Amino acid sequence: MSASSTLHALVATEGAASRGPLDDALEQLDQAVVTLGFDDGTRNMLAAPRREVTVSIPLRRDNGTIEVLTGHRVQHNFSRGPAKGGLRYSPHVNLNEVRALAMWMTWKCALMRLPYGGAKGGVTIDPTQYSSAELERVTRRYTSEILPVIGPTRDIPAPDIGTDEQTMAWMMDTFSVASGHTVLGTVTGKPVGLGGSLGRAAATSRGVVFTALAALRHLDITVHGATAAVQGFGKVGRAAARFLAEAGVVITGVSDEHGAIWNPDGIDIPALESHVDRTGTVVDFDGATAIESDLLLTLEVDLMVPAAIEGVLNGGNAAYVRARIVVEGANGPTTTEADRILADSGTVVVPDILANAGGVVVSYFEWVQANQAYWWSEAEVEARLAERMESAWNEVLAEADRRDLPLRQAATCLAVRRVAEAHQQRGLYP
Ligand SMILES: NC(=O)C1=CN([C@@H]2O[C@H](COP(=O)(O)OP(=O)(O)OC[C@H]3O[C@@H](n4cnc5c(N)ncnc54)[C@H](OP(=O)(O)O)[C@@H]3O)[C@@H](O)[C@H]2O)C=CC1
Ligand SMILES: O=C(O)CCC(=O)C(=O)O
Repeated sequence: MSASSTLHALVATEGAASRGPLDDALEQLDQAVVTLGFDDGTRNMLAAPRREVTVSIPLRRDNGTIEVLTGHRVQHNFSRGPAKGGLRYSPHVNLNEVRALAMWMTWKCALMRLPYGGAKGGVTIDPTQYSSAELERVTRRYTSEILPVIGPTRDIPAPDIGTDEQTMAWMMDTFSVASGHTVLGTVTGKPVGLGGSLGRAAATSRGVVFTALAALRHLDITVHGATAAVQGFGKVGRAAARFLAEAGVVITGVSDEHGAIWNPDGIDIPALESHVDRTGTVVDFDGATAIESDLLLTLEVDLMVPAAIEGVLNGGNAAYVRARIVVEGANGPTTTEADRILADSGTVVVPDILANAGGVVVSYFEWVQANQAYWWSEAEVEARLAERMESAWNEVLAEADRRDLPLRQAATCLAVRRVAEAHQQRGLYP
């Protein structure tokens, strides 16, 4: 067994029974390491998370009973700056998933030239089953438990699945109370009235749509009248569908955890948003037909935007994907097996670390603004975001052309090389 496979086995013990996001993340790293000609030692240094914290979160429920939840914070890398990444509340959270998401954050921040490493947090909880008061207690206790390892110069959390700006406000307050003064740069994705940035709430979706439109143009597909399907109608998927529709793209399919809907003539997105605000789901929207959730990913469309969870495009369904372009709003929606199948069938995959990077870019802007206590206009935030997205898109395209690689491998190579260079320049090699 080589050194790299030993480490892979060690890191992946928890999910050994079936392949999961961590296997995919490590395989993507391995592909980059081979392309870049790095040795096993460098590979292992880049694979290993710098720090992992797992905490118990005792929660007194509103009915007086006590439950003990589990939370994690994985800090994958600090070589380019403090760690950065979201906090997820989901019943599916587990340590290997958080490790994978943290590693992808490192590559994403390096790709976007942000002065950050990567981290991710998660609590294994279904937030829909808890009251707001209970979620506040969970968030405050989780924050207190990881307090020694977070903060504006250490690790800066942000929202992800199941969390939002209210969660960030509670985190910021808990951290600030412990510090004895308000620390606005502790987290990003905060409410605008509490040191958040204009444009952060929509930033991930804006970045997704920026890359989607760029990919359409790259393939000479006319934007106006192009078709798209969006999986997930949460913070990322919903605004992505709206911005795509505003750009003239016809959204023929949308789904959430409860089901999928389809209308070949186009779904009226503002009307769907009103329906979701009323009912909490896209299901039963009267401007579309219900379809099996799995069918959404195989609709014949120009653009497929998975904006929900990992592994939805996999060895089982990739051969049936008929989209010309997949733009990854979610982190890790395409397994490495599916990547190979999609590459063979000529489907262009715009990888997560590029496509959904708009969120962390504006989080960076929020941190910069909060640290300076001087806030920018929304137009300024959006112009700077577009500039970053455009230059990253161009760099990834150029790298893909130069090395004759799919976009994910090109993006990962660029990012991994930057992180390895930071290690080398700092002299942190063992
Ligand atoms: N928020 C951000 O700034 C960023 C998020 N991301 C990534 O984007 C993805 C979505 O995050 P976000 O929008 O913030 O999360 P949200 O919790 O706001 O929304 C998640 C959405 O996914 C839906 N969903 C969950 N499981 C499925 C499923 N099996 N099939 C279809 N839909 C499903 C949910 O459905 P329902 O509404 O029914 O619960 C919900 O609509 C994640 O991968 C996240 O890591 C990436 C970069 C930044
Ligand atoms: O905004 C951030 O800091 C991180 C967002 C995030 O979790 C992600 O990009 O996956």
